[in-house]
Amino acid sequence: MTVKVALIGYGAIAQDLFFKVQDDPYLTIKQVLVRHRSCEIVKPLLCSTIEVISSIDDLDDDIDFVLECAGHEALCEYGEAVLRRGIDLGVLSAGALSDINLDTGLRQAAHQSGSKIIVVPGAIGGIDAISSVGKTGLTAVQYTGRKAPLSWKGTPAENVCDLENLSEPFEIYAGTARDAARLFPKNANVVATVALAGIGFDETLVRLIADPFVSRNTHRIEAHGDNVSFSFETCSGTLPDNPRTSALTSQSAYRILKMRSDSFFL
Ligand SMILES: NC(=O)C1=CN([C@@H]2O[C@H](COP(=O)(O)OP(=O)(O)OC[C@H]3O[C@@H](n4cnc5c(N)ncnc54)[C@H](O)[C@@H]3O)[C@@H](O)[C@H]2O)C=CC1
Ligand SMILES: O=C([O-])CC(=O)C(=O)O
Repeated sequence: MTVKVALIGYGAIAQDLFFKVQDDPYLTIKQVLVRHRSCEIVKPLLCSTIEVISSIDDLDDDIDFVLECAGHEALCEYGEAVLRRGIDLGVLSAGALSDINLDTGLRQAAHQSGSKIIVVPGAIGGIDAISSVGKTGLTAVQYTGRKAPLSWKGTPAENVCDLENLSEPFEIYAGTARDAARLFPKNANVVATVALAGIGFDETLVRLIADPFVSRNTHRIEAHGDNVSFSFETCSGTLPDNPRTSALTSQSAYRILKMRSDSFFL
């Protein structure tokens, strides 16, 4: 069986994913949803069998899985409609779920239609273990994220340091996962994933660092419970089309698609 997929967004992650999927006999990217103004730009980048749409109403009835790879706003805009159609939704912009209303709305839509929300681990490893133990087994979770200074451009980091001229690592944020996810929508989706898997947005503590000595994005999780403890560090180079996004993100998204198409999965 070929799994028919629709992508929301056609930026760095979606394009990298597209190249991974194109030779896969069990997966087909059938539709790509972009903003209306981007339709004519995206169409020539894709083969003619892939339909480029700009309204969620144009999603085909036979789509098996929709993957959001477009940002917080897009998840707010389209997430509920996808789930209400009974289609499972993969989420990369997990940080948007720090908004309680959005999180509740999506869960209700999924519950009522029988569809599922799959939060893609994306750029971070160790989520399986954190999620297996969960809230009941963990007492403290600390996340520390490091990226090169220019990856924090256009974020509140610009108000606390001179990103262009940092000569040593600088802590640009310390606080809860909830505030981190809201303040850094393009850099702290992994923070939200850790929070959702573990002890929640308000209990997960976060440090974000602009580090002139790192060339790869680095995500460190320290998690402790009464009977278990974890330390995980994930280092990944970035995607050519978006130097702030880890290349691991699209590999992880591809794995989630394979999970739906393959008969043996790990
Ligand atoms: N969970 C994870 O590990 C990670 C998650 N992300 C999330 O994935 C998103 C995409 O990342 P990249 O591909 O690197 O970003 P990108 O900026 O290269 O691509 C995003 C694309 O989505 C499109 N887009 C934005 N809003 C849209 C909307 N309402 N409807 C349709 N298209 C829309 C943009 O035009 C752009 O082409 C990020 O904004 C972030 O929220 C990013 C990195 C890691
Ligand atoms: O790509 C990464 O390393 C992580 C990231 O941007 C995010 O979580 O939003």
